[in-house]
Amino acid sequence: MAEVNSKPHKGMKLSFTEVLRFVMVRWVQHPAMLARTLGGVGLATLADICTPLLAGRLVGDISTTVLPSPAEGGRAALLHDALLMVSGLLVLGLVGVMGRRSSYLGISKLSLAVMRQVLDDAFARVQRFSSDWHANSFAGSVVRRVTRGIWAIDTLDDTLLLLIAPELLVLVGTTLVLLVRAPLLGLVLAVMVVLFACLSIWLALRYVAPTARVSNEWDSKMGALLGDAITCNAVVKSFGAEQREEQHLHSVARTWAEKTYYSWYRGTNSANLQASYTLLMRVVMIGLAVLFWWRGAAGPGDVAYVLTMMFLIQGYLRDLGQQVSQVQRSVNEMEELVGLFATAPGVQDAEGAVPLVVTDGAIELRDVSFCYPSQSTPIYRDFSLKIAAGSRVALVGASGSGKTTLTRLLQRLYDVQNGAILIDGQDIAHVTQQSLRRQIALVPQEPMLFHRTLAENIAYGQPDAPREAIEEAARLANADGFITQLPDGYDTLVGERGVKLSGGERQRVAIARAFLTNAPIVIFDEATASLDSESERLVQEAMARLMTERTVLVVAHRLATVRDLDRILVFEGGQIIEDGTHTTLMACPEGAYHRLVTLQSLEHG
Ligand SMILES: Nc1ncnc2c1ncn2[C@@H]1O[C@H](COP(=O)(O)OP(=O)(O)OP(=O)(O)O)[C@@H](O)[C@H]1O
Repeated sequence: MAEVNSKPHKGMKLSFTEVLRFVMVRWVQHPAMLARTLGGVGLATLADICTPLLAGRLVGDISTTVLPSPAEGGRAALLHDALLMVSGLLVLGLVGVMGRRSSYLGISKLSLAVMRQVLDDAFARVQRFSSDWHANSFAGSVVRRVTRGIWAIDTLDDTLLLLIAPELLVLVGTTLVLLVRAPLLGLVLAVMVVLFACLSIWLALRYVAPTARVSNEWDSKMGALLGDAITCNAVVKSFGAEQREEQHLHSVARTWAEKTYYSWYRGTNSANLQASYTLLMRVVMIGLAVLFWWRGAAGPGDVAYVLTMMFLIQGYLRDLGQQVSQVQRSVNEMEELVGLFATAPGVQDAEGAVPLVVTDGAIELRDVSFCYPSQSTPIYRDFSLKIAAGSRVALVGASGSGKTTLTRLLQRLYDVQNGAILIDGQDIAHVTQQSLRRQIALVPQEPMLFHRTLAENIAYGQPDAPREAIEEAARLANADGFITQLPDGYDTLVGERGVKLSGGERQRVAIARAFLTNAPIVIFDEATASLDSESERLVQEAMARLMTERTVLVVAHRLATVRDLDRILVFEGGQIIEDGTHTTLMACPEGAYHRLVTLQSLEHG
């Protein structure tokens, strides 16, 4: 018994550290790029940490008021030392430039590698999520979640590795140097640095993050609404509902702006608080240095060292508040993307699943029970059915009686909760999904075409098929006629989802696809909207050709199309209430099929 448990990932709260770990694990997978980045950052920062030492010594040299007499050679020695310090400062500056260049080049490669890897993985996961997940997710919102998350990785990498990592290094480095040089001052600085770190983390996680999360949820809602309205533009137009949709977007955008402003407001407060704290840190440290000098416990060189060091720290920490907010914003932006990785795929291949081998195409449903995850009542309870190999079977009955559901279960788009579905005696739960679906050609009610050429669309199941095979499939599907009349023939782009083709043309392209894949089992979900009679004839003719020597299930809405099939199953509330040929079923005037046929012939005059 399998569970369909892949719920769309909405509102799942991941911890800050979970998201950070997600990125860091991927950094480590690119050790050379990471080493180049961190090496460069380390070198440049080290050069900066050493700068106050040299500057302090330089000031010490030039502030020696009683210069030794030239005869003693002391002046020359002082000048020599001062010039050495000047050269040292130049060298440190150059090391800083080289280190930064190396880190920028390293991080560019690292970020792009991680972004590509996450994009690939996210797409692979989304593609494999259950049909239910897709039915419950807005395409626009999913696209937004993924793209926003990918770019957040770039920002996060830059902020953490190029900005915050050197800042931490400077804080720790200067504190250590000061602890050695002037232990009391070093201790004060250490305490203030620890307090600063605690304050920054608290502000990021507790103060700003919750509001940023809400802002992102509204951003996704906005993406979903845009995607939905644009996808359903034909419906919007037909009801003249453009204004209604615009008002809807306007109201969602207003809430998004409110929530986002609040999040930015808190971000600004947080940054201001951190900036004020660093100012306080500077005043305290310089004040203490001056006090020490006054008491004779420190020389001008020491004061110059503290001054330069504090300016250095101030320079590094000036934007730390913004950066911490940026990290937290990036983490929030990635939460929904990382959430996709925490969502279980719906239908999975069983352990040791083998490819399905179809010899005849016999189908059996054995005591099947099935309920959609979002429904409370099952559609099928202990449902059993045998379909002989090579037979052409129509599934008819009222709307919602479970015909399409049966075809979905046969493709294992959902797992049954009880019982088994067998093809040539093999339980489809134990074969690979890919092999199963490759053996079943589907001509859906509303075939979806990619915005690619007609040839590519026909060859979707057999991308290596030669042009002759594609054209032959199109001929068999009665699609060749209309395709060759198009200006670019088989190279015509069909528009998003195939909007540039008529319903009948799209169906014939889908039939051509089925011819090319040459699958032994065919499911034909008849379009509910009636085609014009010429188009209908062409589709029927193509279907009749496709049906030979295959097991065929036709979900039929127009009963005239099923008369000649081998078997007709009449569905009602997830049960088969009649089973026979057109002739046998019509022989029973009280029967459901007879009633449906009479009803339809009355409707169609
Ligand atoms: N993804 C889904 N999630 C939840 N319920 C669903 C889903 N798809 C279909 N249903 C419900 O399952 C029932 C059977 O639907 P199904 O599509 O199998 O009917 P059908 O006989 O093919 O109808 P039609 O002739 O209108 O295509 C309906 O009540 C429908 O609302």
